[in-house]
Amino acid sequence: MNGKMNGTEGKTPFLIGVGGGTASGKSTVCKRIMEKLGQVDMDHKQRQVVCISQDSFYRELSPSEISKAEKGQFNFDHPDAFNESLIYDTLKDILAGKMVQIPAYDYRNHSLRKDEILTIYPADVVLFEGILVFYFPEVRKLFHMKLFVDTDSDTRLARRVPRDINERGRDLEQVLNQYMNFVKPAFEEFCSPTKKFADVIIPRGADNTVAIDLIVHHIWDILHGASRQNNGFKSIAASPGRL
Ligand SMILES: Nc1ncnc2c1ncn2[C@@H]1O[C@H](COP(=O)(O)OP(=O)(O)O)[C@@H](O)[C@H]1O
Ligand SMILES: Nc1ccn([C@@H]2O[C@H](COP(=O)(O)O)[C@@H](O)[C@H]2O)c(=O)n1
Repeated sequence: MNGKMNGTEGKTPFLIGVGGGTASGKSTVCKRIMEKLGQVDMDHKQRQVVCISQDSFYRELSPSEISKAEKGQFNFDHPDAFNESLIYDTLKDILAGKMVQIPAYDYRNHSLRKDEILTIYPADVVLFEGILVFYFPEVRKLFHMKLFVDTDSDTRLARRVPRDINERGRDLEQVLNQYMNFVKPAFEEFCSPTKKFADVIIPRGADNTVAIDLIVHHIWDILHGASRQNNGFKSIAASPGRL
């Protein structure tokens, strides 16, 4: 397959990193940004704003690590759980305007879904969201804009418990043990310190409509300004929608 699908191939997209703790609302914020840019109900080949999850870059686990993960004893919140070089290479390819293929992540089996591959066609705006998107210095340098979703820990835990039980196949004891043993300490050691690298901190996540509107306007201005100067960006919409 080639990437000549939506007229943007070869152009450098505007790459936005969206960091923040687990269940802070990173995916929801990305969805809101895409909605406001009028990009949600669009055919994926025509879409000019796409969102990728860092979870698609968890490294493959050995059989003994899988058995630890099944008991809630594997640390998925440590930087070593991710394939850093694959993240870097993939983002570099995206920035070079290449089409890339990214597997979905299966939280129930702690593995990548080789049967569910997301094809990312060259896009004007690429959102890359995850708990440690700003942790690796070489990856961090690639972003044109860095957002950090800052939602308080109690709210995040209150959202994570039902989500992990209902959507990720966990039971209450497993979720709480994993949270206390790995998620909370790793957030404090690895994720929270990356807030200082953010250009914009979004308190309360998707509830913060003012911050999201400002960010969407900024993205829109950049794309349109850049389009006028003809330096590689292509305009994405006639206007950023009703804000
Ligand atoms: N502002 C909000 N109010 C209520 N629930 C929310 C809000 N933002 C996110 N959620 C819910 O919290 C859970 C985690 O949100 P999500 O956006 O997936 O977080 P993250 O991507 O940071 O893990 C989801 O079930 C989502 O529906
Ligand atoms: N097999 C896995 C992989 C990851 N997790 C947890 O997911 C969290 C990151 O995803 P968010 O949507 O919450 O940002 C991270 O905190 C890991 O603990 C998991 O439980 N199992």
